[in-house]
Amino acid sequence: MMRNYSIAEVSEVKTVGIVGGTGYGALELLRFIQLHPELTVTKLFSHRQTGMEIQDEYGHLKELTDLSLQSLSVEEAESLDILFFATPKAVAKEWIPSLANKSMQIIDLSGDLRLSAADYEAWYNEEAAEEPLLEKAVYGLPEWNKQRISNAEIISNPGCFPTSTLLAIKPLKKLILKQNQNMVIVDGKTGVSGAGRTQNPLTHFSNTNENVQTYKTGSHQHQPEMERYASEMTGLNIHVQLTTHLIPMTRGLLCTIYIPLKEGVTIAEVRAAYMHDYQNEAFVRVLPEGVMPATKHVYGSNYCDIGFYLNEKTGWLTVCSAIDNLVKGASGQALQNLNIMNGWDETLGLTGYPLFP
Ligand SMILES: NC(=O)C1=CN([C@@H]2O[C@H](COP(=O)(O)OP(=O)(O)OC[C@H]3O[C@@H](n4cnc5c(N)ncnc54)[C@H](OP(=O)(O)O)[C@@H]3O)[C@@H](O)[C@H]2O)C=CC1
Ligand SMILES: CC(=O)N[C@@H](CCC(=O)OP(=O)(O)O)C(=O)O
Repeated sequence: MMRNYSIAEVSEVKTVGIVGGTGYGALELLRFIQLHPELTVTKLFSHRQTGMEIQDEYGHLKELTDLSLQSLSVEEAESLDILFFATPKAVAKEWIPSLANKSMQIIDLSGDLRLSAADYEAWYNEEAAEEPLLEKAVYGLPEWNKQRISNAEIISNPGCFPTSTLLAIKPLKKLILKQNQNMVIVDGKTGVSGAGRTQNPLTHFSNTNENVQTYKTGSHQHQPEMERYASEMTGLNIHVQLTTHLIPMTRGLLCTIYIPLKEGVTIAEVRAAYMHDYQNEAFVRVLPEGVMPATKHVYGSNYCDIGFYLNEKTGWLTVCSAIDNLVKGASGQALQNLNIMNGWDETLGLTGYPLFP
């Protein structure tokens, strides 16, 4: 028996395919799209587990969907209205050129299209996508560039640490101390689902349980992404000192960001800057004075919670920014982008409360 709780009328909705159909990003897309009135997932692509149903792989989907996993081909994909790539690096950039002319909307959750060719090759250790594709892809951070997203055919969905960090930095454009090289320190913490479903020694239970550890120090691929877009959005030349930590939890990501401000800037000016940029944004919650965010408060949701503290002696601002890495850090933001591309309310499918406790 199949339990159909979908609110979509299948004949009138846009069809969606997901590549990387067995991964965590895909699971989150399935969860949100099931509540979306304009969309239905019709194809799940897998390169390894074709022929089986997704409910056979994931017990939480039992009797909820009979979607099968199939191999990706241009022929199978070209009839779709929308295609998400929830795949590891270097997959989307190979497929998109043969699909991009099919009047299909494409959203890539990987890092393939976020950086310049030179930076991608240096930080991802892969050959970069062709320049026309890099130019065509729009960086999908809705609270920064909604207009460009609304006209985009291909979205490069931001990374999880950059989403949290860039949302914290953007409103401070006029308040950051101007130097030849503007230094921002980012102390990032993430749960293990950030590494996806594939087992690896870093995220193994024995290594993660009751342990806090840094990883990819000095080599994290999100450093150039933060630098590129923080510089573009502020007009400053921003350099980031990033340290990422793995925390023994499944979901959640919190960045603590240290930013030197111009002399004399007050906490009231800081608050005014955040309220100016975010009071009309559906998914950014600027917390009241003295309240700092927690990953539990955004768990399973598309919210980004931001709190801050100004040390008047040093002139440094501490901003804490919490998201769910799989939602605002990946699939939720991808769906928010798709809503904007189609002129729909950007919250469609994404209005569920965070899960607590
Ligand atoms: N997890 C997170 O919090 C975030 C993830 N991202 C990015 O989103 C993307 C998806 O992440 P996530 O879902 O967590 O990753 P997962 O590892 O959970 O899933 C990726 C899926 O991609 C498929 N895949 C693997 N290799 C290939 C290949 N060579 N060709 C085609 N498909 C392949 C696999 O499915 P199958 O074997 O069935 O084909 C796998 O299930 C990644 O690029 C990740 O870096 C971005 C932000 C946050
Ligand atoms: C715990 C863990 O490994 N998290 C991953 C999350 C980033 C990610 O998913 O990669 P892209 O954004 O580059 O696609 C990491 O820190 O690399």
